[in-house]
Amino acid sequence: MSSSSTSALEIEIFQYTDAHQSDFIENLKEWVAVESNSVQPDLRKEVVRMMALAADRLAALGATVNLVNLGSHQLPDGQDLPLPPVILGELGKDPQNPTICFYGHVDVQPAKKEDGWNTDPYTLTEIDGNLYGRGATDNKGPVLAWINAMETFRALKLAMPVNFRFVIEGMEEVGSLGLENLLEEENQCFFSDVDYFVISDNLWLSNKKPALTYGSRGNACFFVEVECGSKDLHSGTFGGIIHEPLMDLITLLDSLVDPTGCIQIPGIYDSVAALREEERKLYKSIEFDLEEHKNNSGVKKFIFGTNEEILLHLWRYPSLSIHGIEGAFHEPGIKTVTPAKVIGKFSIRQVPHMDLLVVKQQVVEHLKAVFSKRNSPNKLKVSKPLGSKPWLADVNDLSYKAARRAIKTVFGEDPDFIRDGSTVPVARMFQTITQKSVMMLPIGAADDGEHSQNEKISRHNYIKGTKLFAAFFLEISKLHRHLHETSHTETNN
Ligand SMILES: Cn1cncc1C[C@H](NC(=O)CCN)C(=O)O
Ligand SMILES: [Zn+2]
Ligand SMILES: [Zn+2]
Repeated sequence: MSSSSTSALEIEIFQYTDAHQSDFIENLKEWVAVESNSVQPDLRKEVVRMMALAADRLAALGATVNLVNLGSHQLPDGQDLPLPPVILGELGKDPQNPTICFYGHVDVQPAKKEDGWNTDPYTLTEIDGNLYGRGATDNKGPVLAWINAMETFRALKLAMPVNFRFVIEGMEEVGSLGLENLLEEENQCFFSDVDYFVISDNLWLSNKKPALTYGSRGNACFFVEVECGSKDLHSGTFGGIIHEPLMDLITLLDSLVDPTGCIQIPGIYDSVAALREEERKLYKSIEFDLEEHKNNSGVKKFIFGTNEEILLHLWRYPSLSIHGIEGAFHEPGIKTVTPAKVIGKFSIRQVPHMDLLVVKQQVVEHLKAVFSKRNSPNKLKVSKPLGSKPWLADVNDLSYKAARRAIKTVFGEDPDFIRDGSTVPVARMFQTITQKSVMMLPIGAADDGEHSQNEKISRHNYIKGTKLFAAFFLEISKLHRHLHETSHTETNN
């Protein structure tokens, strides 16, 4: 096997990358400046503009770019809103080369300076080696790092070692609306010659140590609605004589998880895959700094005190989170109202081998049972507006081997093999629909603050991420060609 020392070609590529850092950062600055917030309907036009910018950049590399129209979707108020197009791009059709499909998204979470940002979220600002801006790490930085890596090959007039395919979307932050249908439709067409999928839309486990991700949890989102009538009521006139919906709802929400984090829904843990001893050992060997993780979170104490328990509960077990209550008075000050209708929002992270339909049934039955004990005349409704399954990769896939080597070359150390507690629904979709290999190759650090105030990617990670992707192209190309030649010889014998 080849040594892990850096080749002359890699040195040339890395030197180019270093020399063009400011160009690459300028590209990111231009993308971050677009407020492509997919959550807020009035900013949808910015998402569409962002898709066009991304398409232009791919086209400038010589890629064939198709902006696929996904139609429209309905907002909660019944209004129809067009979905942004999805980019399907391709560059290269050399049958000797592996075909890598890269997925990324260029929509972002909402951000306002007043939320507590130290800098304007849409002006990429470098402070102490960190590039601050909404989307810097989630996911504009990694998408551009991949493009920068391709650009480097082009600028140096090097042959592309792989064939590229792209799926770039603009609705990831709201659940990748319409994407699954498109993947199914294109499975026999656009995706037919893809060998490996690569997603770079998650973070390392540590602030410093690179990682390769082989699993992510799914998520089942629930709405639980309690309604007493058509209008809000004065609590002085009706308080004390009615069954208040918010009281019902708070009881319902309170019944979901006990203070030790254990989900109280009967049967919910029944189908969770049993923990194997090798797996437990694997978790022990991961360099995970509990204190660092706590600092990143800003909280004082976690429910669990050991690395193993923390990782198990983030990756391996389901968890239930309560996100909010629609219709509850939440503004500052006093308002002596009794809301007529309130909707509790919570979600349950899914792990193998949980089944979304079974989970929904268990949730509904549990909530009904708790509600019935209150003898409330109010109307209870439970729905599951969104559900995605967990994803687990085979770490023996060639792409993992290639990525591991590339990480060793660029970062000088082996990556931690990690799972992710959050959900990248498209990973499981690619896997289920195409039956091809899917890998998550993060370049952002654990303290990047995805979805949070002061989101950043460090200059170091952005530039090394660019090098990593370039090195990955070379490694996967070598391994894939080698495998191809070997199997070819065997067939001939
Ligand atoms: C919108 N949604 C509802 N259920 C799950 C999600 C996706 C969301 N995904 C991420 O944050 C990606 C992290 N790299 C999450 O895990 O909450
Ligand atoms: Zn993302
Ligand atoms: Zn996100």
